[in-house]
Amino acid sequence: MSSAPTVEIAVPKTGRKITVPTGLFINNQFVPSVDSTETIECINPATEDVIASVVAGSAADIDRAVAAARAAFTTTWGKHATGWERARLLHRLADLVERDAQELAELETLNNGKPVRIARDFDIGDSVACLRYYAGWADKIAGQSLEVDNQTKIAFTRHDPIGVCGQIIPWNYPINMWSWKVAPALAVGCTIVMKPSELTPLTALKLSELIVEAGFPPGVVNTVPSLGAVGGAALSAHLDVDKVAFTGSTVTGRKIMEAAAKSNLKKVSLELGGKSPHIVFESADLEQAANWACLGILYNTGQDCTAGSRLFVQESIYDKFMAALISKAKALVVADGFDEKASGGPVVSKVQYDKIFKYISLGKEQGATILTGGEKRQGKGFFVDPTIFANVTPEMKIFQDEIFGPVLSVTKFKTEEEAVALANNTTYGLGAGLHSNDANQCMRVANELEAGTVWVNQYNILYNNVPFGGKKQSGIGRELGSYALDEYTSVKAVQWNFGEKLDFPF
Ligand SMILES: NC(=O)C1=CN([C@@H]2O[C@H](COP(=O)(O)OP(=O)(O)OC[C@H]3O[C@@H](n4cnc5c(N)ncnc54)[C@H](O)[C@@H]3O)[C@@H](O)[C@H]2O)C=CC1
Ligand code: BAL
Repeated sequence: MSSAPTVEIAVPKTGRKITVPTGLFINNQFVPSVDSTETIECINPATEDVIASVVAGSAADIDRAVAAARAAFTTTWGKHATGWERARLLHRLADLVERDAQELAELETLNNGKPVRIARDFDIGDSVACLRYYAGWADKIAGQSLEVDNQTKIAFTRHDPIGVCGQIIPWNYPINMWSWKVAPALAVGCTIVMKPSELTPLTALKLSELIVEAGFPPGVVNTVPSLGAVGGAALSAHLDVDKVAFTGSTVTGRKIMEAAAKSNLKKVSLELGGKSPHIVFESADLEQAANWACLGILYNTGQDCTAGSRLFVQESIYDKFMAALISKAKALVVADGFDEKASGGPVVSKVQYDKIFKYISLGKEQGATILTGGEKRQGKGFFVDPTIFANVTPEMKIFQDEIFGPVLSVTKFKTEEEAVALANNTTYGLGAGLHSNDANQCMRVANELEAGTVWVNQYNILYNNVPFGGKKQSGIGRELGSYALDEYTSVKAVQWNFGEKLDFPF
């Protein structure tokens, strides 16, 4: 590994000093850009201070990273590393991420804002588990044996690694989205060019050091920090990239799919936005439902693709439920992520902060009733307090648009049919939740909701062995579980004749 370039970041609250590479990571080396002198400033959203500047990779840098990934695919990885070896290295990587969890969490908090405790115990804890889950799959990738003719022929399938993968990840869960992308791709034998979000590139660079330490051959994982319109666009349009996996906005997902269609028809998986409904029926345990509703919209300060941002509450329990909901939402401590009492941090950027307050203003203008929050704080940092709107109707922008902040829209309903119709009144289809103690109702409504995941009497809980993804304009393809392996493999049918003679002309 080359020694340059790096920056030493002093973590203000803990005194820890973290050395972070600031160059491109290609062929297991940190290197400068081929032709870019641009840099990306990384901001601490709690203080608005610049914490580091990293290279802003160019399209030529993407070319170089793709060439490294292709070379590794055809020599040391791909079909050249056994499943057992891929598993061994993934387990080793998981051990290293676990070893460095506290340092990685502090770096994540500095760059993203989320509480250190949550970054360490949830984002990183889940990431370690994700790496181990896919390590378990690495030597179990299997095709089928198919009977086509009992006497003279057989067919079988191979699930080949698809090749070089561009992976474009967002800023809301930088480490977690990194592991959701990297783990299944490496398990099946793909090589990777990772483009982290320009808002949060630091932990992807730090994790790149662990790729070397774990022992992955050069070129298997490459990291190119870059602006989306530069590096992300170059990856999506690249003629030698076989697949792009993306998490982010629907607008950008559309651009990626268009670029794939106009270049080499690379395989694309998209995990996009949402406006997920969360329904509370009258038979529900109201205290529990209020807890889950708060988690649904306030976890990660609402910067979550499955945020339960539209809450539907049955008329008969509305007042009682709302009283519980509001008092719980007010109790959430939103503070600097290094504050031990914080359950929520600032939102990631000024752009995101302004977007959220634009929607809060729109909600007020369009006639929704604000029940708590919605006011700006004095001082530094992109802090947004939990904000709840009541009397929200489907024509309002806050009902339809993804806000990606701690802003909940509440709508009252009378009947189950009305609740389902309201819930499905969206172009998105990522998550949905319902609370009811009537099992038949749970099953009926779960069947009707148009979403990739439906949570019953809980919300926003994910497991590495359960698939995750969207319907409608929330995405294409699935992450997690065995389903994610399909996104990174290409099925080859081998048809074998061991006896049939062909007469010619036929
Ligand atoms: N589904 C999710 O988890 C996420 C949804 N969002 C939504 O998107 C909104 C805007 O946030 P952004 O950071 O602007 O999201 P974005 O979708 O533009 O960014 C996500 C990733 O896509 C890359 N990207 C941007 N333009 C690209 C292009 N033309 N080609 C290829 N890659 C490109 C970015 O560099 C980043 O790595 C948020 O307010 C939120 O509503 C944002 C992040 C994650
Ligand atoms: N919470 C799962 C992934 C995402 O929000 O992007």
